[in-house]
Amino acid sequence: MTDTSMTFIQFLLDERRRLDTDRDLTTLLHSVATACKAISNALKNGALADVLGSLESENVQGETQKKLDVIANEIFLKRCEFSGVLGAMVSEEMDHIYEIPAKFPKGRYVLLFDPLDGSSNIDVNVSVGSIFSILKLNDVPDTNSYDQVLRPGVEQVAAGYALYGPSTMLVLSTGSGVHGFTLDGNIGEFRLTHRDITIPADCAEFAINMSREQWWEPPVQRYVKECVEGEAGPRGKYINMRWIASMVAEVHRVLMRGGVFMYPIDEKTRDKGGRLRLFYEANPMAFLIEQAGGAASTGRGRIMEVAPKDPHQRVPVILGSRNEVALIEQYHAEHDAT
Ligand SMILES: O=P(O)(O)OC[C@H]1O[C@](O)(COP(=O)(O)O)[C@@H](O)[C@@H]1O
Ligand SMILES: [Mg+2]
Ligand SMILES: [Mg+2]
Repeated sequence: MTDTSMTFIQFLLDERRRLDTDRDLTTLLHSVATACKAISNALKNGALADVLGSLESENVQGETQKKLDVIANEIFLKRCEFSGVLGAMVSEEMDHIYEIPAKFPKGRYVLLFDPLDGSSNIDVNVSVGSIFSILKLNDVPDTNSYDQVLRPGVEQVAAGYALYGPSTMLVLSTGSGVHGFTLDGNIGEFRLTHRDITIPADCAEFAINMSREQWWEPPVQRYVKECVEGEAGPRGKYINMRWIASMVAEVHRVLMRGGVFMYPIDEKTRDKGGRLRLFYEANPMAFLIEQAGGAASTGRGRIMEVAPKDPHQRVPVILGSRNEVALIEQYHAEHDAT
């Protein structure tokens, strides 16, 4: 069997044989993949299906919810709650931890997810995604409290995302490399198309929301200034810039061809700790990036070592090609030492 003919479930079963992974994890990943296929389907008809636009409601972060944020959240809950292996779910779109209904068996896994990432891009038909992180607890969690799920990213057993772009892709790591699957619309299955994705150590492309330059910290201002100085500056080369405003799409580009993606802390986000959320944006992406040979940092330490205090906590994010991330960390250290 060639790689390209292997379906997602065949890949999971093969990985289970080779690596002795837990049967329950296979079940959960299959449910997650089904949720992503359903979301891809919901997005497909756009305005024709009356799924675009905003609702009156806000999520726990005070952000106006898009119709598709709510639809995607519901799909994740319904597709995954009956897997029989989950003890709880945590979502960007829910204030509280989601208790698995009593009619379903419960397990030790916890699924943390951003059902639709890049919401501002939905109405303009630009790529969006879903991000997920999986923890395995020692016991079935007591879902009345978040305490048991406040685990650092290093304890993730799997993470991934779906990218709803020109094609729909699922990118996954269970701790043994990063692998990409493309949705084959003819058979309704994800098929392995990108085995063992690796990120080059160096790059000539960065991604940041430049409109926030006025509020960045000096080390980030220094790094970006040196990038845009190009051949005449200390980097001695032209460095390109991209900004899609969908983290999934940015991380996917970094995984495909290298680069660095930043949403650093700035004056406007300092009181919240940053812009992107630790549990269901930063940690899962950090897991994938490190598995692909890159680095993921807050600028002052490894993202996956941040001790969580709140399920919707935010962190600064700097990730991608490892030499570039190391340089940005060095600039933070030099700045903090003065
Ligand atoms: O609007 P900005 O400042 O460019 O921020 C874009 C960032 O916000 C996000 O859209 C946040 O995610 P959500 O859409 O899930 O809230 C990221 O995907 C993206 O990197
Ligand atoms: Mg998001
Ligand atoms: Mg979202």
